[in-house]
Amino acid sequence: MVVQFGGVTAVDDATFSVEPATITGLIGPNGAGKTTCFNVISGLQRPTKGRVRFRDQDVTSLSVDGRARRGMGRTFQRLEAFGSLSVRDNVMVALDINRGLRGLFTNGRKDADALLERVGIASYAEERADSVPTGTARLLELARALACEPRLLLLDEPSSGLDEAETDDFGSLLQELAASGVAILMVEHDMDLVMAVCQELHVLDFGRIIASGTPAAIRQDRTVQEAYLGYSEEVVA
Ligand SMILES: Nc1ncnc2c1ncn2[C@@H]1O[C@H](COP(=O)(O)OP(=O)(O)OP(=O)(O)O)[C@@H](O)[C@H]1O
Repeated sequence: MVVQFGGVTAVDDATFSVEPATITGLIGPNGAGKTTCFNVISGLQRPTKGRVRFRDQDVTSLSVDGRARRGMGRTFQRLEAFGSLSVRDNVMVALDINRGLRGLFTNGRKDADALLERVGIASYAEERADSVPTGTARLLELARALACEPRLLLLDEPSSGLDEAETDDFGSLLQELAASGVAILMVEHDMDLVMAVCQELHVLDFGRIIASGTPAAIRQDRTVQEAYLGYSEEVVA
């Protein structure tokens, strides 16, 4: 894909794929084009050139909702839950949106509680979403994304605002989801998390993919080391 904003080329011919049952990381310095790639994949941004293929179909012209109905779920860097609703109601709304009329024949409350259980925040079900700690709010975002029964889960900075223990738990949860067959693509600055849970990494720099491979291979990659030097040395430490 290529994405240009006026004179700025945010994504410059980046091509990559994400496999089922795998956690893939999209990493790179600030402004490298990661969020723009995400927006193109999820349908928020039209590419200037290029296509998005999902489950053997070209979805480039589909809306965000159309892609969600086909099984593409996403979370945002900024928390997006409805603050005045309870944690449970937030998940029920996400289920309703995804199910449409089909929702009339399902038990939204029971299914919402099952999703809250799955991500480990069932005890917060009755709390207002804007009153829960950041770690819980991140997990609520994940539960809302899971409401569309995603085959592909796009996570934008999922660990931001989490402490070390919460990040570890979050990583284990992602591994469980991937083991159940979900393809996960995440943009993440926490290199410990990325290196621990991803099987495949793509490194973006100035909109281009400069390296792809396993975390171990990426650590050793000279181009990556050079691109990151001056940004963050610990990335390749
Ligand atoms: N809507 C927009 N209009 C103009 N330029 C934009 C727009 N969105 C992004 N850009 C530019 O495109 C480039 C890539 O931005 P993008 O947000 O995709 O990078 P990123 O890798 O996600 O960065 P970060 O890690 O800081 O979130 C940057 O130079 C940014 O300023």
